[in-house]
Amino acid sequence: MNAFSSDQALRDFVTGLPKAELHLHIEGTLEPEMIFELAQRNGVKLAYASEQALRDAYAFTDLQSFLDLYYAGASVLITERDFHDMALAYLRRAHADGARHVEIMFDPQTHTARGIDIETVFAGLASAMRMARDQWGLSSCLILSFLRHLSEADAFETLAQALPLREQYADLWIAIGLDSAERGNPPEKFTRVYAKCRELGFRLVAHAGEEGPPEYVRDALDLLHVQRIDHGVRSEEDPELMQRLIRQRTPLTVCPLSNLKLRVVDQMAQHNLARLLRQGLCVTVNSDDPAYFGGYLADNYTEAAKALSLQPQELGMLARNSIEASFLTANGKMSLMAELDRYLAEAPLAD
Ligand code: HPA
Ligand SMILES: [Zn+2]
Repeated sequence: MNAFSSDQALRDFVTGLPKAELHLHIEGTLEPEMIFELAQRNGVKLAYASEQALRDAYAFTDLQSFLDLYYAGASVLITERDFHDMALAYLRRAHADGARHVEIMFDPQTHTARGIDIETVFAGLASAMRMARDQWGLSSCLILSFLRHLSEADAFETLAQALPLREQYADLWIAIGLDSAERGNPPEKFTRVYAKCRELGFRLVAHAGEEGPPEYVRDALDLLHVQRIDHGVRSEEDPELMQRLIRQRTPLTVCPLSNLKLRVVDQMAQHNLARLLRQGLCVTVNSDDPAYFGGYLADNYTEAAKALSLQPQELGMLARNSIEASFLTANGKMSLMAELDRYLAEAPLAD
């Protein structure tokens, strides 16, 4: 049973929750409308005749079937303005959903492989992020993510291209991630890259346990020394790993609509989000690639809440976890937690 009198009441409660989004690929926020707009602006030819035809192709069978379209969609991004427009559209949406802080992954290799300068990517994203901070008080940071289907050498080269920009974007670029095709590309492939990034003082996260086995989650922790696991839902298959995640309070950035669209689960009602939360894991809710998976941050909270009968106090716990698991400063976390506490004490639907 749901504690909310209507879907709108649930939506209002979720939107009002002070919260952070921690698992978001900025290239995954490109809506078909913007893909067509940028294609026209840049003279890029698309394989689809219309926005609707493109949207109709979003019937994924697994992670790879999505990645093929995701990389094709990103091919319209050419100029600094394109990256700025994409990021600002997402930030506007996150703000409307009640996000107070967002940690944005971006895939430089998707762009540098097409001859786009990495500086163009940084500059466009950063100007939108600084604008969102000034206009809406929405804080954000960048997670530079390596594509795991590419080589270790390619990752090292990308790091070398990005490092000269570190000082210029020191207020934003604070973390390193690992994404793309998980199966067959285990964490150990990037042990030396992560050791270098760790030595350089970056925060570390990695996708693991989305399609890959629980061993990849363990290896991400032991070999890559990540602070957070992106997805991690398959950890549940390994009871010992589960105990470790609970004990260490290792955050999992779970993406319910993504898991549904990529067939990690068959139905939302079968998602293990609520079970993980109720067992004491630091699980968070996120949107992953909202333009492709049918929903932004608030949609992920509300769809999960409806299918899994999440109670107001549990939704509050998910928001609390998102603040705890974020890379905000201790002071930043404290003040956002205090806001959340006030909200939960005053919200009409909280028990
Ligand atoms: O969900 C994802 N998994 C792996 N790589 C990705 N790149 C964008 N989204 C994803
Ligand atoms: Zn992801």
